[in-house]
Amino acid sequence: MPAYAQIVVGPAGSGKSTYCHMMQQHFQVLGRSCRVINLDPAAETYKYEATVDIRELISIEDVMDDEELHLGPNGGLVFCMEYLTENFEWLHENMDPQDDDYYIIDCPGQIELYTHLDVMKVFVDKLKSWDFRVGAVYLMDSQFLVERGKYISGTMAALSCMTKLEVPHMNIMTKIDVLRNAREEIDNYTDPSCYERVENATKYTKRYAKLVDSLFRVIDDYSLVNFQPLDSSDENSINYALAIIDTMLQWGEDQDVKVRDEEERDFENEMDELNLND
Ligand SMILES: Nc1nc2c(ncn2[C@@H]2O[C@H](COP(=O)(O)OP(=O)(O)OP(=O)(O)O)[C@@H](O)[C@H]2O)c(=O)[nH]1
Ligand SMILES: [Mg+2]
Repeated sequence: MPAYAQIVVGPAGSGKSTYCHMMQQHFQVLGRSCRVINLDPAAETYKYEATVDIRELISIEDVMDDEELHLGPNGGLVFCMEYLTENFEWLHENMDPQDDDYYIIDCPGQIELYTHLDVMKVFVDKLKSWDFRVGAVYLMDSQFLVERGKYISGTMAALSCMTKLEVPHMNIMTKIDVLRNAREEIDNYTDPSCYERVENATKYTKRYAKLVDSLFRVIDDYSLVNFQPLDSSDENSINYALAIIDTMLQWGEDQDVKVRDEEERDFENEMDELNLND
């Protein structure tokens, strides 16, 4: 049986680490086991319990303090991720994946990693070669809904990640709780075909507005992207998102159907009869 991995990706601050913590807690409530991995060399703190932390291999501070490298935070992060690709044995040893294990992987938020660099694709392919079923969970902050220009940039980044990683992909809109009054209208914004309802900032020129319009039309014509809203304070919302992700990863399809044995069933029938006769 394979192992499973949700690769949690998305722009900086979109809520990836918070999502991983929330999912870890949700799995505990469901009585399911999962392991969370911190793959962000620049992470300062996180609330989840990490099985593996890339910072034990390399951290952004190590790289930025190196006097020969002369790298800043962005170049440093790319260097760390490339270093990981040269040290996959370390990761495999520390993950020690077994059949049916379920991993949630908290990735860095630097958007270049998902748009034009190959590092994350190499990582995903490596997981596949270890017999993982991999799916990408792309998070976008609901604040991207406030204006059409922002919305298209978020949508295009999600699309770019989808085509770059080439794995089953789900887009989640996070921080729904901060929308307050607009919360009831969220369904209007989960599909980019509804972009006309998103405010078109007047400060942009006509040409820019036309460009945004054309980009939305391409996305709409090909039904390329949509977003699942996730309210981390609502159990049903988390359950629904997880059900979609499980289907995407084909989780549970290879598990044996549990058949209660005859003895157990006879014993239960006897108990029922006794209770009826009381
Ligand atoms: N209100 C609200 N705030 C959230 C939610 N999810 C995350 N946040 C806040 O958003 C900020 C960023 O969240 P993180 O989970 O650190 O985001 P991240 O994507 O891991 O950020 P980077 O690792 O820096 O890329 C934190 O202040 C969180 O408390 C949410 O569902 N609702
Ligand atoms: Mg984070």
